[in-house]
This record gives sequence, C-alpha cells and structure tokens, in this order.
Amino acid sequence: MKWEIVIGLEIHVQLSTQSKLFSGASTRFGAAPNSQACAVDLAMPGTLPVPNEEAFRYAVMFGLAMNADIGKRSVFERKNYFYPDLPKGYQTTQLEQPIVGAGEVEIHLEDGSSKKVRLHHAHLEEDAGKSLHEDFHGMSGIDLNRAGTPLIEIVSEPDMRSAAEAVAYLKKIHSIVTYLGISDGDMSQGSLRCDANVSVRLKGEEKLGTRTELKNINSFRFVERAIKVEAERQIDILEDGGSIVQETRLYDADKNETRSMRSKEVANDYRYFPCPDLLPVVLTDNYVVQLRELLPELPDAKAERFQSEYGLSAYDADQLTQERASADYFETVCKSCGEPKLTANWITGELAALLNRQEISIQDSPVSAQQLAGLIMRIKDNTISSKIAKQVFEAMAQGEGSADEVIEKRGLKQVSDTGAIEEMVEAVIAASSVQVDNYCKADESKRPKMMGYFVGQIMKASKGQANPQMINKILKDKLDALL
Ligand SMILES: Nc1ncnc2c1ncn2[C@@H]1O[C@H](COP(=O)(O)OP(=O)(O)OP(=O)(O)O)[C@@H](O)[C@H]1O
Ligand SMILES: [Mg+2]
Ligand SMILES: [Mg+2]
Repeated sequence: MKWEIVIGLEIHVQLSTQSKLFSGASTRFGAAPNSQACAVDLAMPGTLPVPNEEAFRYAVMFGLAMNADIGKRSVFERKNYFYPDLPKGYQTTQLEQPIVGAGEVEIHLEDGSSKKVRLHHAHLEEDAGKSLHEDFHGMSGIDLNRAGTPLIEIVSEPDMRSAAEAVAYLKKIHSIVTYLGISDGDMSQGSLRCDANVSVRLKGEEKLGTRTELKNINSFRFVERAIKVEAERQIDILEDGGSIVQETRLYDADKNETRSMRSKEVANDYRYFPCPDLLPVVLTDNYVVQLRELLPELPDAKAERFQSEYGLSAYDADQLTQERASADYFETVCKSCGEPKLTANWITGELAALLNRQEISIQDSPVSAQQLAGLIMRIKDNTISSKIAKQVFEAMAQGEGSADEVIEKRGLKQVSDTGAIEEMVEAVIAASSVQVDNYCKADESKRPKMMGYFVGQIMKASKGQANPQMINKILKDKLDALL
C-alpha cells in the first residue's frame, strides 16, 4: 500500500469524583433526569464556581503516570458556543495553560512490538448535559445531570499509523486511568470516549494530510472500524483526484460508514477568554512530589514484575496486566497455588473464553480466584488430568462449588490404583487379539507408536480418568511379556 494512515486521538475521561468540577452536585450515574443539576451548573445569575480539589489531584496523578510536565500554574478559559444542553453558553475548559503538559506512553502491539506515543497535553474541563431525542410531546428533552461533571481531555500527537495502534493506545489510557482509580473507565456509560482524527498521506511524505475528526466513539471495536473505513474513504477520494475537506464526521456502526456532521471552518469560533470567575490554580512542588509517591504500581511496571517474579512471558505478562482486576486475580490464584505458568494459562485460556462468552468482566467471574487455585492444585498433585480439569472448570462455572466438591460429586478422581489399572489393561488386551498379534510381530522400533491404540482404549474405558503415566508403564510390561 502506498498510503500511510495518520491518527491522533482526543480522549475524554470522566473523573470519578463524588461531586462536580465547580459545584457540590452529585455526579452519580443513572439518577432521575435533572435531579443532580444545581444553580451553579445551570449558571444562575449570582452563582460562582468553586473548584473541586479532588479533580485536580486526579488530573495531576494522570500527568505523573504519563511522565508528563505538570502545569504548576493552570488557567481556566471559557469556550463559548450555543447548544441546548449547555445552559451557561460556554464550557469551562483549559486552553493556553493546561494542568498536564507534554508526556509520552508506550503501547504494546499484538505482534509483540512496542512504540511510544507522545502526549500533546491533557486539560481539565466540565462536561455538558445531554439531549434526549425520545418523544417528549414532539420535542427533545434535556437532562442536565451531566453538566459540570469533571473530565480530562487527553490529546495525543498524531503519532499512530494504523487502527490497531490507535486501539492499543486507547487501551493503554484506559488501563492507566483505571489503575490510578481516577475513572471507572466504563465506556458503555460514556466515562471514556474518544474522538479520532484521521488523515492519510503518501508514504515518505513529510507534510500531514488534511484530517477529519470522528466524534464520540465509545468502544474499542468501533474505534478500529471507524478509522479503517474513514481512511479507505479518504484514499478513494484522493486516488480519484479529489481533496479532503477538514470536517467533523460521525461513525455509524450499523452501516459501518462515516458521515459529515459539520465543517470545521465555520464551527470553530469559540471566542476563548480566561474565565473571570476563577483564579489561576497554582500547585506547590511539595504537592506534586507527594502525589508522585502515592502513585500505585502501573501496568508497565507490573508487567515487568510479573516477568521477573513469576517467570511469565512478555506476552502473558502484558495480557494479565491490562486490567488491574485481572492482575489482582492472577496474583491471588498464584499466591495460593504456587503455579504461575499454569495460572497464567488458565486465566488467558479457559477463563478468558468463558468471560468472553458471557460478556462479563473478571470482577464478575463465576469462578473465583480461590476456586481456580483449588483446581490448579488438583492438577498439580495428579488428582485429575488437565483434560478432566476442563470439565471441573465448566462445572464450577455452573455454580457446582469448589474443585474438590465437583471432583467428589462427579467421581472424577484420576485412577492411580495399580490393581484397577491392571484390570483395565488386561481387559483391553484380551479384547484386542488382532492388535496384540500385530504388536508382537512388529519391528521393535515401531512398537511404541502401536501402543497408542491400546492407551486410547484404556482411557476410553476409564472415562479419561486413568493416570496416563501408569497406563503406559503397566501396558508396556504386559505387552512385552507376550513377546
Ligand atoms: N493531519 C492530522 N492527521 C491526523 N491527526 C491529526 C492531524 N493534525 C492534528 N491531528 C490530531 O488531532 C487532534 C487535535 O486535537 P485538538 O484538541 O488539539 O484540536 P481540535 O480537534 O481542533 O479541537 P477540539 O478540542 O475543539 O475538538 C490531536 O490529537 C492531533 O494529534
Ligand atoms: Mg480537543
Ligand atoms: Mg477535536
């Protein structure tokens, strides 16, 4: 392909503070419409904004996690526009002096490679309300509960070169904000949403192409698809000799296409000016130093520790640390069963498949960390084979109790009793005279392979529960005695 795709993301993250950025109204999700908007959020005359300290703390924590410059003096501006869900007529945001400056973050791609994505800046701002287009007597409804909710807008440099890189970056930001506990990161509730800026240029070209901006995409899968179709659209236009119009577009997931919303030139006149109601916010060095000390272990550091402490592969370590909850789950299982590799395999294999099928997250897993540890211990001490373990796992997922309870109730214990296995071996030998004949006549070098038939029959007879090492040994002795 001679075209190169260039992507920069603006990500809006809703901070999980109790109250709003400039008022005491609650930010709780799902309350009755307009029950959580106070006079400040409605911009009633005579009201004044009071900054919420927690929101600043969260924004600084994010900046530190991104190795970014912290804006020791940040200033709020008014971004003026008219829209029914914006009763103030302006959004309070930061433009010239944001709280978080330039930084960078490493992203990990599926093929095992990594790359750095630069952060342009991140700023604090308030969210707007929501227009509801269900039928309210032929009119739209407005819910102002969200008005004034604190957001950080995280603006990347145009450093990504494929839809997959954009998704990896978005996942990394998701993982960082949830590790820090500054947002619940719930994309279905709009706590994390993204605008994707997309342009294309001929490979080797230095100058960036004209970008379009795909607004408010709220899932990893849609980000990937939206960028792909938009890049294809732009390439088609350019190959036909046309040119790209800089505009805001909407991604329609049902039709898998992007549509023009508004052109940027006319819309982009916000008449920013410093908010006269808010003083610049000045942070002391000490405040920033203290916050840095309180940062939790972040995904990259955790992934490195998982490799050195548990001997996991880079791939497994990366998979297990993307979400803090799965990293915690892994460590709980590991501490109680002492088998890091088996634990990693079970979590990224059977458990991940189960959660995927049921479309739930690991916090809601029907198999608890204690249950999985119990299962792994029974594999380790040879009570059950790995094959039977999958049955036990499914039963635990159905709510049948601990591994020991399932093994007991369903009689799944591996048979390691010499007498019992000898009986099964003898029965199979007696019923397989042709195969025994062939075995005895065959060249010695061919015999080990020929044992497979007998092992299969014995396993079948034992419903998969006979200890495979013991079968092999007893079978070989008995067959060789017939030579
Ligand atoms: N030619 C380009 N191709 C792809 N991405 C680009 C290009 N030029 C800029 N970008 C990206 O577009 C984003 C611009 O975001 P920014 O918030 O600075 O401005 P905006 O979109 O004009 O304003 P607003 O916040 O009002 O949407 C950045 O992430 C930047 O990396
Ligand atoms: Mg922006
Ligand atoms: Mg933008």
